[in-house]
Order: sequence, then structure tokens, then C-alpha cells
Amino acid sequence: MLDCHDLTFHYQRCDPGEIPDFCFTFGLAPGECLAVEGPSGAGKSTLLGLLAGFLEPGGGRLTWAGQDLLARPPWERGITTVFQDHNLFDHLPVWLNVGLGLAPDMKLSGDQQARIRAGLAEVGLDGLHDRLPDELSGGQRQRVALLRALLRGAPLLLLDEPFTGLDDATRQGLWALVRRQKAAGVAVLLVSHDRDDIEALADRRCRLETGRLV
Ligand SMILES: Nc1ncnc2c1ncn2[C@@H]1O[C@H](COP(=O)(O)OP(=O)(O)OP(=O)(O)O)[C@@H](O)[C@H]1O
Repeated sequence: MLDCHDLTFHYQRCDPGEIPDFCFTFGLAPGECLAVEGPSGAGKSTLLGLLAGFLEPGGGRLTWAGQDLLARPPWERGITTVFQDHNLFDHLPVWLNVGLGLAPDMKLSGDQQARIRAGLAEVGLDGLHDRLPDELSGGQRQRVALLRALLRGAPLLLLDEPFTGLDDATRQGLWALVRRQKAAGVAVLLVSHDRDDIEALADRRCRLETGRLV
């Protein structure tokens, strides 16, 4: 269980009153998907940054299965984030970008390479293994980023508008992949404005208002 309790954050450089002080409290069970909605500027990226460890909270508690995540650096939190900007490495071909999810040192076994091939076929990127990210469309880059995250197998997955701009067939294929992760016990926090994505995946939903989840 992810337990986030009174996790606070304040952007130092802002005028008082300009942006609310953030204070997040929620729980997320293994296999559960919580959708977070909120208008632009509400603090969705701030929440993800705090959970992933890219922002330092002012106070509060964040634990996974009773373990203190705040004491750990981002790479030791068991959290994978799929960002809106995809975060792909421009100099690496598609299959190695995906492979980073399985082996950060890029030493991939035959079995891991087979998993990458199967995964790429599953998300409709068969035949694009050797392309570089800037030779792909936005939707194709998105699928590479999502596949890399899913193959990593972290117990907690943070998705920031992961299906925006994809066609229906591709979206449904990716929903199926995320559902399979949920069935395997992965906890998913989904930031999305899309009603269909939320209905397809979320078990609960909440809204970010004046710095709080309601
Ligand atoms: N580095 C920063 N310094 C000061 N203020 C910031 C900084 N980053 C974000 N903010 C402000 O904090 C608030 C929350 O930003 P955040 O990026 O978390 O919103 P969001 O809900 O993710 O928005 P969007 O949907 O547009 O991506 C906004 O008002 C934003 O202007």
C-alpha cells in the first residue's frame, strides 16, 4: 500500500498567495488505479515530482508497504514515471530505449531482447526497432516510453497523460497492457483529463483543487 499523508510543498520563488501551498493525502493499494484530474496549473506534475523524488517535500509521510520512500533517492523508490515529454534518449534506437527498462546498463540477454520484440509488436511498433526517436511520430514515441516503463516491472507506476493523441485502437491496446500490470499487482496513479482513459482504467478518481486532493 502506498500511504501519502500530509505531503507538503511550496514553490519558494512565488509571491505569497499566487500558488497554493500543496498538501497531499491519499492511499493507493497494489493493483489499484487512482485517477487524478485537475485544470492546468493545479499541481498534478508537482504531485508526481514529489512521489517520484524529484521534488523535496516540506513535510509529511510517504511509505510503500511500510517502507519510508522519502529517505530513498528516486531510483530506489520502486516507482516508474511516464512523463508527457516521453524522456527518450535521442541517440539510442527504439529497442535500446525500451531495453533500458529491463537493463539500465544495456547488457540485454537473448531472453530480454525477445521480450522487447514481443512488447514492440504488442504496442504496434513491429518493424520500428532500429529507428531513432526523432524518426518516430509523437504517438509512436509515447508507446516506446510506455513500453519501457511497463517492462521495468516497478510496483508503482505514475502515468502523466500517457494516451493523449493516440488513435482508439492503439489506446485500447495500451489500456490492456496497463490492466495486465494492475492484475499483476502494480499500483497505478493516472493523471488524465480523458474520460475514456479514466473509465477504462481507474478504480477511484480524485480532483486537485487549491493544492489538495478531493
Ligand atoms: N519551478 C517552479 N517555480 C515556481 N512555480 C512553479 C514551478 N513549477 C510549477 N510552478 C507553479 O505551480 C503550479 C502547479 O504546477 P504544475 O506543473 O504542478 O501543474 P499541472 O497541474 O501539472 O499543470 P499542467 O496540466 O498545465 O501540466 C502552477 O501554478 C505553476 O505555475
